[in-house]
Amino acid sequence: MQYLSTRGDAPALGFSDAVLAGLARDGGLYVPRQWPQFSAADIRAMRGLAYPDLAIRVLTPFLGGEIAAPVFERLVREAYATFRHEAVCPLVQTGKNTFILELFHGPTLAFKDVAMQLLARLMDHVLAERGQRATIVGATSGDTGGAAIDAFAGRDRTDIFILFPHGKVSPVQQRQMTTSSAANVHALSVEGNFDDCQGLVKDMFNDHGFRDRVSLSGVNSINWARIMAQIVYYFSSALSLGAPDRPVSFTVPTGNFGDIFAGYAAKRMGLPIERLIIATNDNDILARTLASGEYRTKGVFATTSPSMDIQVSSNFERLLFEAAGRDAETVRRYMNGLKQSGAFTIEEGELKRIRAEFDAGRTTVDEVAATIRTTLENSNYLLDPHTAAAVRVAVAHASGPVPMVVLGTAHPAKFPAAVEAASGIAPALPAWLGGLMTADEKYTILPSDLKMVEDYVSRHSRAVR
Ligand SMILES: Cc1ncc(COP(=O)(O)O)c(C=O)c1O
Ligand SMILES: N[C@@H](CCOP(=O)(O)O)C(=O)O
Repeated sequence: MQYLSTRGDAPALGFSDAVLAGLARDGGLYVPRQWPQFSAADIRAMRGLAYPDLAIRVLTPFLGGEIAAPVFERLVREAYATFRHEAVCPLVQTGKNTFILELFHGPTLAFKDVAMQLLARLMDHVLAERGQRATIVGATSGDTGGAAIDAFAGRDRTDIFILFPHGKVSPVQQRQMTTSSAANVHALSVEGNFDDCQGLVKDMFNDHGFRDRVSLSGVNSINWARIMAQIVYYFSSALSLGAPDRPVSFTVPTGNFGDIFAGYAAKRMGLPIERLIIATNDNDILARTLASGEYRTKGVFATTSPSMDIQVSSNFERLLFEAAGRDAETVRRYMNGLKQSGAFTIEEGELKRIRAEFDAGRTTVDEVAATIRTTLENSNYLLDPHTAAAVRVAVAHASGPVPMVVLGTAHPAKFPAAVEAASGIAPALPAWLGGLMTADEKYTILPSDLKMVEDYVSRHSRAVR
């Protein structure tokens, strides 16, 4: 299997190189040259598999034979042994035909663990085989950072630098990034918002001198392996609900568009998905884009679902590439428009293809709070604000007999203030995170300035050539 850049000006790479590269050298994102295909019979044969076995079955075609089967099996089993639920990603029924796919039973209580625990092991394996080190940079609006730090802490071949927006993540999220005692972990509190952090990370990748000097790798969902690992839970939940003999719809709380793009990938691989519904908070660029065809950035609003406080939605580029019939020239034109004027307009045919698969809806902070309250009253289920945004949108899009699965992306204890204000219940952290709120914090505050961030990374990475 080879991986192509959405911008068409970087060499196609094999799996291991694509994992280490993160962002393509032309600024694009890697996608597989073709989507692996599973027939209805193949999918039927997946019924009853334990989550790690399903992951091995679904993901092996993406590896292109580059990771030996026994090694990959070991990495997958180790990754999912870190989860605290036997099913890894259990499905819980909350309404007549509505289900929450709980993705928060990993070490940092958010869906990011599902991919990050595997990605860290894959990277370590490839680096060890090659006798190399890497510098990892990542941007976070709160959850990616903690998951990445947990997964990479103490690994000898990588130094990890996580950029988070100063004062804009929840206290639990911040402490998951700042209380690691591992020498290879660097938490950087950047004076800006998430889009500034993500912009800095992309600028570091596009500064080829710096990129090569520090052997840069990325762990945001720009990295194909992140999306790849997230495909598996679409299969596991759809199988539980009768796939391939019964279609399923998904509503996904969306920010960087990685999680829902994994659902699109699952559909392209043969999983019978009826609709993919994008749920946003007040930062509704994706809902506006689907309605108008114009992708136009505006200021970022702080909400009670901070991990979705995003305007520049990285993985939308992967969808544009697909909708444009994999025409990299079109993607380059759109991305130039975004860079120059903060906007671009999607052509009619492409918009039609996107609307054929996706719907979108937005929610306000008040609606999120009301949804937390009513779901507790009606279903005795305590939602986190991100999942609540999706539940609200799902209700508006539920259609007849097709089961609706809402992706439960975080545990409510990550956002206790918002959850308590909405429901009167202060969700407690699980016992194994008991010391988190009293541990010493260690982080560095930096301005949103490329040179200063690069200088910090260069001085602290052991991968510098
Ligand atoms: C809890 C939570 N929900 C939803 C999202 C949105 O996911 P994505 O960026 O993959 O669209 C994020 C951040 O990415 C998150 O941390
Ligand atoms: N919401 C995310 C933002 C980064 O998303 P990613 O999936 O591209 O890593 C976060 O919690 O950091």
